[in-house]
Amino acid sequence: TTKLSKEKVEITKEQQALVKSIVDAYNRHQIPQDVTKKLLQEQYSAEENFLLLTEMATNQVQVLVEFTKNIPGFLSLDREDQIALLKGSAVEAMFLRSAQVLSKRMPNGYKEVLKERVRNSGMSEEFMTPMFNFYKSIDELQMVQEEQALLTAVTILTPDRPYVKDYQAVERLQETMLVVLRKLCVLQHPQDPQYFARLLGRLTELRTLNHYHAEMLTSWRMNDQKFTPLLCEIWDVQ
Ligand SMILES: C[C@]12CC[C@H]3[C@@H](CC=C4C=C(C(=O)O)CC[C@@]43C)[C@@H]1CC[C@@H]2C(=O)c1ccc(O)cc1
Repeated sequence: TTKLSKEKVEITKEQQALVKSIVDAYNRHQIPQDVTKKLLQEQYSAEENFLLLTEMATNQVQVLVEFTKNIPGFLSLDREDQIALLKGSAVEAMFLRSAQVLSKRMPNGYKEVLKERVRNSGMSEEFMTPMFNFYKSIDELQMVQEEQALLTAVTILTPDRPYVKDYQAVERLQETMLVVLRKLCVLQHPQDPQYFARLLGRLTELRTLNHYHAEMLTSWRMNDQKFTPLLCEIWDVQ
């Protein structure tokens, strides 16, 4: 076990600026009011729930692109690598987002309604379980918003995505985020020296959801559910 070293950890000025720009970008992008209103008002049916979630997923992809453009250094990457990173991380970023949203303490029952619609959206049971297990494991971490925003950036900047050409450039950017995230975890959870490691462990769990997601799309398509052009584009659905 690691001794509880009271290592002197401080965040540098430029690291503070980095965190601020990423958190601002993370908070700036929310689901539009009209969509969340529909979520609370529309009647419940598997079709209606699927349509609502599809609309939310489509909006989420747009939000993801905007957030990614605000990650310092991302726009200086090779353009094709930028696309490869977005496509390669879209599913993980979406499930991470849903876990972060569904684990937040929210007032107006939005969370319960959203969970109910997810549970009754024609999604196969064998996918529901791992997804809700993931929500639970994220919930246990009770991440602060800096950690949520940085973890999303770390997920997007994963260098070993298909078709990434300049692996080192992406790895350097991700490393910058990981260094800051680790410091934040030490400062935020001094009583839990394993917190940062547990946080990264969630990224491994997130990758397994990628696999389930492909199957889930297929099962939805069997019941000829329609996706939007943007979702088909980002998830390589014909
Ligand atoms: C991922 C998901 C679609 C997007 C939803 C997520 C639940 C919570 C969310 C919260 C959001 C916010 O508050 O910012 C943005 C949308 C998301 C991220 C759904 C759980 C299952 C569903 C799904 O896989 C799905 C995939 C394709 C579809 O066509 C419909 C649903």
